[in-house]
Parts: sequence; structure tokens; C-alpha cells
Amino acid sequence: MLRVAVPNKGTLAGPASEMLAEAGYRQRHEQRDLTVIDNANEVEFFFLRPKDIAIYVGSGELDLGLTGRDLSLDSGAPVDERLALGFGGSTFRYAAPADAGEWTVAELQGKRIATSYPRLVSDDLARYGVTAEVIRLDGAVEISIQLGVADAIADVVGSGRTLRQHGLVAFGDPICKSEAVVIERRDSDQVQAKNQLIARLQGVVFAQQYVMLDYNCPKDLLDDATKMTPGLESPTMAPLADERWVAVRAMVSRKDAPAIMDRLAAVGAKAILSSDIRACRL
Ligand SMILES: Nc1ncnc2c1ncn2[C@@H]1O[C@H](COP(=O)(O)OP(=O)(O)OP(=O)(O)O)[C@@H](O)[C@H]1O
Ligand SMILES: O=P(O)(O)OC[C@H]1O[C@H](OP(=O)(O)OP(=O)(O)O)[C@H](O)[C@@H]1O
Ligand SMILES: [Mg+2]
Repeated sequence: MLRVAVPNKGTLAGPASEMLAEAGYRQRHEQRDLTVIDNANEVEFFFLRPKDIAIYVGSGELDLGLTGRDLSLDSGAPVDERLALGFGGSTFRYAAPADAGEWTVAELQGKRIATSYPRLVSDDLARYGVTAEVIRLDGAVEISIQLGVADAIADVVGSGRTLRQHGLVAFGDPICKSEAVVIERRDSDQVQAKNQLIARLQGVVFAQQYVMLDYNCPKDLLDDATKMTPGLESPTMAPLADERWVAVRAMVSRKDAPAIMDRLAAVGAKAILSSDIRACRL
């Protein structure tokens, strides 16, 4: 049976379980359950703290894990990233009080930097040749400067709201651009079972990035319209009862869909419908 780690709480837990459920896997009903056995798919899921997942996978106890790229890198575990899942996006950045002017990474020399990701920070400082004291905190890192234990911080930035709330500004290049990922141990086995789970998740990731567009198009405008919706191989076309019209169906990128619908309407397409795709294999 394939053994897969899933975040049990925090930002990634909900979307990770929803994506697995969408891919056809059984997920827990009780928030406190630590394991779920999906006999039909021969997978056992383990619900673990996001920070611990790469350690379990790297140790060889578990075959795959869903976690954040930043957490995985910080663990230092011998794991490889197999698939980016398109949610849980964040950057990991240095930040310092806004009223202290613009900082550079070089100015961290000799300073105290608070973080929950000490390895990520130490590795980055080493790249710059900067020596600083890295202070490991479990969370709520943004408050540490105010409380006098650090001069600067390095932390996850999502919307940037928490930094602003604490009068901090980010500086330097992002240390890491993160999102939720699937990781596996280097040199691990169970290749076929792992590939199947990854292909199913990939199908959901693709499905979330695309929508299906359907529209009716006058035959003489078909060339213009299908250039806007080339589909993956080519668009599907079906005759309508009225011979002057054709029904067209094609997948388009979700983010481009509204603009494409505007342009289709402008060239004379009618009944332009956009629908969600739940899962796919491309
Ligand atoms: N706005 C955000 N805030 C926090 N984490 C985010 C955000 N956006 C994405 N993430 C990602 O979520 C993961 C961290 O998850 P989370 O903060 O829930 O775990 P944790 O800090 O280990 O747990 P906890 O906060 O419960 O102690 C990281 O990969 C991080 O990049
Ligand atoms: O840029 P924002 O959208 O404001 O999000 C970033 C904040 O969210 C995370 O905290 P989390 O909720 O995980 O709490 P923690 O600090 O206790 O880990 C992260 O550590 C930042 O503090
Ligand atoms: Mg957190």
C-alpha cells in the first residue's frame, strides 16, 4: 500500500485534502483523524504537521508527501519535488522596520534575524557571505522585533498584510518562491503506484487551470474564432441544425477565458458558455 503524507492543519491542509478528494481518493471526515485507509486505491494517508512531512518522506517511512516547497527545503531532507500543485503560493522574505530606511541583505551582518525557517535563512545568508545570528521561533515572527529579540525577520509573505500591520517592509530578493508541492524520497521505490497518484493530481491541477468553452459560430467566421480557441490538439466542431452555424468546443486557460469570450462575442459568436473541468488526463 502506498503511504502518503498530507498536512493536518494550517494553510495547506484544506486545499490539499480537497485536491486529493477531487482526484478520487478517500479523505478524513474527522479533523482529528491521523490516518485514513483508501482500500479501493491502495493508499494510506497520514495527516501530519506540515513542517514534519518532508522529514517522514526523506526518512523513507512514507512514499510521497504534500507540503510547501519552503518547508521541504528548510527540512534539509533528501527529497525531490515531483509536482507543483498551484495553491499555497507565498514568498519567503527578509523584512525589517519600515522606519529604519531601506535595508540590504549585506546590512544583516552581525544582526539578529528571527525566523521559523532557520535552515532556509542560514543557507541564504551563506550565499551572500553574511554572518548573522539566526533566532528560531515557532510562529508569530513579525512581533519579535517589537519585543526586542531580533533586528530583522525572515518569514512567509502571502498578502503582505501581516508585515504592514507590524510596520515592516520586505527587502532583498525573495529567499524562496513557494507553493504546495508533492515530494518523494530520492531513490525511492513503488514507482508505478506513485506515478499513478501524481498523474491523478496532475489531472486536477490542469483542470483547475483551464475551462471548457462552448460557442456557436457562423461558418464564415470560423477561421477567426478558432484562432482564438485553438484547443490542445484542435477544437471540436459539430454541425448545428441551421447549416450556416457550427458548434465549437475547446479548452482555454482559465485566466484568459474572460478576454477570449469578449473577443469571440465581438467577431459574432453566440451562446458562449464557460464551464469548469473537474479532472482530466492530457
Ligand atoms: N498566507 C500564508 N500564510 C502562511 N503560510 C502560507 C501562506 N500562503 C502560503 N503559505 C504556505 O503554507 C505553509 C505553512 O503552513 P502553515 O503556516 O499553516 O504551517 P505551520 O506554520 O507549520 O503551522 P502553524 O502555523 O499551525 O504552526 C508554507 O508552505 C507556506 O509557504
Ligand atoms: O502575508 P500574509 O497574508 O499576512 O500572511 C503571512 C503570515 O501568515 C503566516 O502565519 P501563520 O498564520 O501560519 O501563523 P504562524 O506565524 O503562527 O505560523 C506567516 O508566518 C505570516 O505571519
Ligand atoms: Mg504558519
